[in-house]
Amino acid sequence: MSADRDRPPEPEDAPPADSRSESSARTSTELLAVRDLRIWYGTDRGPVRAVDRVSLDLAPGQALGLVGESGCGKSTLGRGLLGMLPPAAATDGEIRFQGRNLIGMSPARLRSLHGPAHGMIFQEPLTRLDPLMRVSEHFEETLHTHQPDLTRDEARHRALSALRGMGIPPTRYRSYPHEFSGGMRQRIMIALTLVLRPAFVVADEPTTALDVLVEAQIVRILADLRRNFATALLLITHNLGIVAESCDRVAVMYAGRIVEEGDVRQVFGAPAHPYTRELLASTISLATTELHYIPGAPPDLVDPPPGCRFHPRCPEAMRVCPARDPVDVEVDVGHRAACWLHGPESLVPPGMDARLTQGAIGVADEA
Ligand SMILES: Nc1ncnc2c1ncn2[C@@H]1O[C@H](COP(=O)(O)OP(=O)(O)OP(=O)(O)O)[C@@H](O)[C@H]1O
Repeated sequence: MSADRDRPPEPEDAPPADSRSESSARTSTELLAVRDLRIWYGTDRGPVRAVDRVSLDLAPGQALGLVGESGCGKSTLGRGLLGMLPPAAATDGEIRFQGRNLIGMSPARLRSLHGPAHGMIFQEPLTRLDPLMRVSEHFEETLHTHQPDLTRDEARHRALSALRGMGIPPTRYRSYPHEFSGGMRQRIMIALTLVLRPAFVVADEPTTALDVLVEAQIVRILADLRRNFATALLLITHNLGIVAESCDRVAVMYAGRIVEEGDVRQVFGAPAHPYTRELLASTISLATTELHYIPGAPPDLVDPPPGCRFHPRCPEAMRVCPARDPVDVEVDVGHRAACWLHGPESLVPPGMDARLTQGAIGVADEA
């Protein structure tokens, strides 16, 4: 992973480093500890700050849903956590996985983690299946490379069970990739990722490209892996229902930052950040009588708005919001939000808690 290239300038009003950095209780039960992670892409227009000071933790077997509108940095964060970013990306901060910091790790070392430690289910899985190799040979090769101690029989058993889980019958084990439909090839690819029982899987929008049946299968298999092998999961999706159903925790991302994070029931039941409230209101449910859209669009990440990046669209914006970056506040046990509505009051100058009207937001941003 490339480090520190084209470092973006520090914002003048940079928030204090994540207060959890110092206290970060890195117990042996922790699988992943991310601190102040920044990822940016060098472009002709300047650095695109796709991930900006993100901190989060994940324990073995835990499932964290990552939600937010398109372009807010979810895929970049998911790939960054696995060290699978394109060469144009630069990183800074800390990604401690099983005790080792992935930032600055050599590409060869990172590659050695893929498979047994890490797995990724892509938005659109690249068809990496070799047309000249039978499905069985793909599984044998993968298992032999990463788990050479398995006997042939054990490997075959593992492969067949992974395939069965994805709805591919054992009778097709010795078929070639071209004998399957596109959807089936995708499922074979997913089975190839999961057969290694990785400690951590990033599933990036695994459901949009697949039909509803497969969606249910994937969610079920991931739940089995979590239960049986303590696989931790980062589930990136636009489907809040799936997050509510299958995740323990949820992180809400807006314009490169996590604006709220906590237990799924807490966050969805009592959202603390106006963005989360708007996002929840814009989902369609059986009770929906009219469609609700969040006005405006997410900002350009080359030049995001100052202070809280959501303030130009926020129905509850205050004078402090464009002036200062919000800080993480624990609104309940294990539930944090970065929003001035929750203080801390000591950092809000007198009078700055007055509401901003939409007209005033434009003036504040131009100033
Ligand atoms: N290779 C790249 N080079 C330059 N900019 C990029 C690159 N990949 C992503 N970006 C930009 O980074 C920002 C975050 O993109 P990302 O794909 O991570 O968002 P996302 O939340 O996953 O979106 P979606 O839900 O549509 O998949 C966007 O502004 C995007 O245009």
